[in-house]
Amino acid sequence: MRRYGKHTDEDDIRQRPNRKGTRPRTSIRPKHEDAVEGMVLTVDRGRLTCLVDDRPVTAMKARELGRKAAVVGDRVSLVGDLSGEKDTLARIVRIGERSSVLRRTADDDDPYERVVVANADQLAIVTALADPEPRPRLIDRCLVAAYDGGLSPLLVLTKSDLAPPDALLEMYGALGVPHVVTTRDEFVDGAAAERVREHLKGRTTAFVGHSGVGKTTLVNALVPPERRRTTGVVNAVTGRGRHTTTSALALPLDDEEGGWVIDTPGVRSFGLNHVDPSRVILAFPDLVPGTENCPRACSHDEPDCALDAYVAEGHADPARLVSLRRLLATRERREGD
Ligand SMILES: Nc1nc2c(ncn2[C@@H]2O[C@H](COP(=O)(O)OP(=O)(O)OP(=O)(O)O)[C@@H](O)[C@H]2O)c(=O)[nH]1
Ligand SMILES: [Zn+2]
Repeated sequence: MRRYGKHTDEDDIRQRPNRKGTRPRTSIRPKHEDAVEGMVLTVDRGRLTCLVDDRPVTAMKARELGRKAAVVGDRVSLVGDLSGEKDTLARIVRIGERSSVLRRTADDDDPYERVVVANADQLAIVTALADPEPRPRLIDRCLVAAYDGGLSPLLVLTKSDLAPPDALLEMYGALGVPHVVTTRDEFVDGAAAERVREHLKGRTTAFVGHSGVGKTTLVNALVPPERRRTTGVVNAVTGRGRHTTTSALALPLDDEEGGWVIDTPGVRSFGLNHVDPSRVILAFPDLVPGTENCPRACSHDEPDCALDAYVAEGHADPARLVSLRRLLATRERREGD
């Protein structure tokens, strides 16, 4: 079993969680006039495969970027040999500003945060309804990471041929998270992929899930091997399909609708040390006005929190506050996380 660990393919810039909630900024570097733009598809032991004009180019980070790491999904500027031919190596000289960051703390007792995927719009949280049993706390923690990082969540519930989705759907009803439920047969006839694809059009979606939930089955149905030519080199190098690297991997959806699927290694935990409640609450716009009377740096789960009164006065649905607090509570690590 794998978990995101202390390896270098994620952005492991040594940085303390920032209490003020401001994001680290991309450094401004002297201009490389001849640099071209590309997107990072995968990272393997410091080698980054970038898509430049439809061809995969292997690159390394230029020393001038310092400790800042480029991660999958990053828009980067490259110089040097951009032919993409065997044994050539380009240099990444700039990392573009990120529109979103899926980040995790390696372990809850590890104070360093790591960016797993940059610039994804959506986080697909893949959960089996049985075998393995759903783990609501893990789902909740993924939701918090999504809200914190600026990604909208999508619940993908697999293996509904083994157990019904009702209890889980009820649990997430108040959150209004879009969901797709799939069965084994639907993978055979293609209906599952079709239904999931409806949610992916034109977007960049990072897929996360515990090992064994059927994530590989799903990703293979979404991006069949013959459509992986853009990343064909990547697959040849990393042997993906079977996950052999610790990095995420970006795969293109079909050309017509566009969009990307970013497959990530199976997760067992999702450290949330870095999460700031004030960012999570932005995913609850109906509750935001109610926080005006909160004490400074309110955790929104303390006696003086103004949200109780706000809900009691009928300004928002109490179930929403219950859900918010349930999510915020998952930031505390527990046995089994
Ligand atoms: N019953 C049932 N089994 C499924 C379904 N989808 C996938 N499986 C099975 O579940 C097992 C795990 O599927 P994978 O796609 O390998 O799961 P994964 O999440 O990628 O797991 P790792 O490769 O360990 O990360 C396989 O034996 C699949 O055949 C489904 O909808 N129903
Ligand atoms: Zn509060």
